Amino acid sequence: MGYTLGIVGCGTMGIAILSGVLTSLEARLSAFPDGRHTPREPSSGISTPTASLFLDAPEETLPSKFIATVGREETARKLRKTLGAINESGQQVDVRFGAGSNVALAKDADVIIICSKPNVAKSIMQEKGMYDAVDGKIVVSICAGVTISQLTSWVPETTQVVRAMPNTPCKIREGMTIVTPLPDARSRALILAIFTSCGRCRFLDEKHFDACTALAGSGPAFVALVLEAMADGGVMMGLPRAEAIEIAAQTIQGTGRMALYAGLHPAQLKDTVTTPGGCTIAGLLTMEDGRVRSTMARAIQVATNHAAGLGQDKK
Ligand SMILES: NC(=O)C1=CN([C@@H]2O[C@H](COP(=O)(O)OP(=O)(O)OC[C@H]3O[C@@H](n4cnc5c(N)ncnc54)[C@H](OP(=O)(O)O)[C@@H]3O)[C@@H](O)[C@H]2O)C=CC1
Ligand SMILES: O=C(O)[C@@H]1CCC=N1
Repeated sequence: MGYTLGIVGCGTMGIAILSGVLTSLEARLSAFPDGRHTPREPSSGISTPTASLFLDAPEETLPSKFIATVGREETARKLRKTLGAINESGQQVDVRFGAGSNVALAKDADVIIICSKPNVAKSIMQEKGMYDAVDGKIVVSICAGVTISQLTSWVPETTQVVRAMPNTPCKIREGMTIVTPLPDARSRALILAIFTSCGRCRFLDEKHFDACTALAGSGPAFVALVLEAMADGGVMMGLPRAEAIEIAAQTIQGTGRMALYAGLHPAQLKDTVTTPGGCTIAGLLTMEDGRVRSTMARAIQVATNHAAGLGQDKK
């Protein structure tokens, strides 16, 4: 049972996606050790309300074999150690590199996720033998700026092409992944199973992908900057660094979860904290003076416009 999942260009994001998938498989194995389908708490892995632990996923949507490629031997050596560490479920990840390894992966895999840098994707997809190797397969690209139209021009008509935009929190199964719509029900189920095991996943039309790249893909960097700045403020006022980071990080997580799970609008979240004449409004007005709100919004605008140019041939 199961199918083979191939990760082409298994760097930061490839590892994040594999980590989510492998942790979920491990949790499913520990929940159903003898094949009984009576869900119980997984003994390991990070259980979150957003991510599915494959507990209810039909068997045929679960990958059972894994292949990953990288560019250099040194990276392959490190990756074997990393994947060994995140892979306690006995699943083997076959790490390959060098000439012909991407095409061999495409031949052996059923679902192929292209996780290389955007400017490398074209040369990988045009490697000798790749066209035939991906025939009839599902090819998912997470490459910023690489369009469905480019991808379809590199593969046969029988290949299903999907764009996905995940983010680094996939590694701890708290990711946000946006996927382009898939007409085929089986492919949709496979792709949903993969990305819901890494966090939250939703379908959106390709026209939104550059904005999603900025908001979800780049988002963790923007939030980390806010986190660091809030912690710096705490340190300035005498808090120890580690405690300041913990307090800021949990505050960001808690506020995000209130927006997601209590259904509160950001303005409501802000207003309920803001006592008339209190310290919160004093801080908020300072932020408005510093144009933090428009600076953050413009950062998404600039990143969106920049994302559109990635993966395109330089003129
Ligand atoms: N980083 C992020 O937060 C996000 C990134 N993305 C997208 O994901 C993609 C990957 O980004 P990221 O993971 O950060 O990049 P990394 O540089 O971490 O990973 C790229 C991987 O590709 C490998 N590689 C290079 N050349 C080849 C080749 N010819 N064949 C096979 N593998 C090769 C590299 O191996 P080696 O090092 O040995 O060369 C490396 O392992 C990008 O397209 C980016 O737009 C999307 C969302 C979020
Ligand atoms: O910075 C980048 O180009 C990639 C895409 C989204 C996140 N990192």
